[in-house]
This record gives sequence, structure tokens and C-alpha cells, in this order.
Amino acid sequence: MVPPLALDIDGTLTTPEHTIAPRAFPLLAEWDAPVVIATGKAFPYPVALCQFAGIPERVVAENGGVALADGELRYAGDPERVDAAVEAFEERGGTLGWDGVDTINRWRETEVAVSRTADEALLREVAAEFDLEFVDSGYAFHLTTPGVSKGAALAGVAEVLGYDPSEFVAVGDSENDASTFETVGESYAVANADETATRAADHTLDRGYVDGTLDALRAVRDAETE
Ligand SMILES: O=C(O)COP(=O)(O)O
Ligand SMILES: [Mg+2]
Repeated sequence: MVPPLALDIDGTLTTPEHTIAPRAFPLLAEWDAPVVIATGKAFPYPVALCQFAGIPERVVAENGGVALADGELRYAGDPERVDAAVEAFEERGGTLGWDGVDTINRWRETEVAVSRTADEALLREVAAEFDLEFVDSGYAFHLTTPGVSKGAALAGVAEVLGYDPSEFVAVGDSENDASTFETVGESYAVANADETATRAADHTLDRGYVDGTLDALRAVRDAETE
């Protein structure tokens, strides 16, 4: 039997051009164990990805703030504290940095994502003041509640699915995946992964982005079926 999977989206299931690679879909749809999409993105994004990939909606979103598996929806974190921090950031001249309609945060319920072009020093200062974690996914800065993480949420999802977290194999690319890597039994950092993710992972892949992820999944599958 193949192991259950925890897969990050940005930098892991995407191409260097930030697009989802549909060539990953058949492997995911045919995977003979649960596939959990674990992302920093707001809840609707991984849900839509599951729908379009043809897999059940098993999702960790918002860096662990929201988790859904087999009809069970769980929330974690302190959204009021995050809102207060955003208010302070904006009062001091900071902007979230998303042009036009902010579709990055519009459906976000438990944390905030800020453009990496925003004032990082000010955002770090506000995070410290409001006792929030500053997380850099490589795609956005996030302010999250301490104790909330993809890994912690994945442990809850594993329980719902009837697995031990150590049975999971994970692939990811950035510091918001380190908690996942610490939670699962076997972890892979794609070649484009940041230092934190690479250090936390059991293996580093030769190729980056979705190509590296597909290499890892094929190797895991082939090892199980040998
Ligand atoms: O939302 C982000 O900043 C990055 O998303 P990811 O966790 O799927 O890489
Ligand atoms: Mg990522």
C-alpha cells in the first residue's frame, strides 16, 4: 500500500511560472491512499484544487488555521488578534500590497497574507508586538497564531482519516512546510526549497517544483509496489 500524502501547493505542485501543472493530476487521482493538500493559501484555493484534480477535499489551509477532512472542519488560531495587528500595520503606513481586489485575503478566516513587497521590518515589528508568528512562504509573508501550523493541523487530519501522522509522506518547499516535515514519517524538499525546509526534510530532491514532487511520488509508489 502506498502511504498517505501531505503536499504543499506553491513551489511544490506548481511550475516556476506559478501555474499548477495538470500533469500531476492523474498521479494524485490514482494515489491509493489519502492525499492532503497542505497550504498557506486561503481555504477555497486547495478545495478548488481538489475538485479540479478529482480527489476528495482533504485540506490544510491558511498554514493550519483551517483543516477539512472527510466532512470534519476544524479551525485554529486567533483571527481577532490578527485583525488587530493588520489594523496597527496599516495605521503605521503599511499596506498588504495586493493590488485591486484582494483575492489573497478575501476568503481568509484565521490569518493574513502580505505581499513580499510590503514593509517587512514594520510587519515583523507588529507581529512581535501582537505575539504573532511571522512566516515567509517564499510567496507571501504571513502573520499566524503561535501553535498553529500545517504540521499541527495535519496531525488532526490524520486522526480523522484514521492514520498516524508518521505514516504520511510530505513534499514541500518552504519554511511553512517545516512543521509538516517534523510531523510526518518521511519528507522531501524540492530542489527550489528554502534553507529551513531543506534542513527539516529527510531528503532533498534533484529537481525543483512539480517535477521534483513527481519524482518523489513515483519513487515512493515504486518502492511500495516492488
Ligand atoms: O500561501 C502561500 O504563501 C504559499 O502557499 P503554499 O503553502 O501552498 O506554498
Ligand atoms: Mg510552498
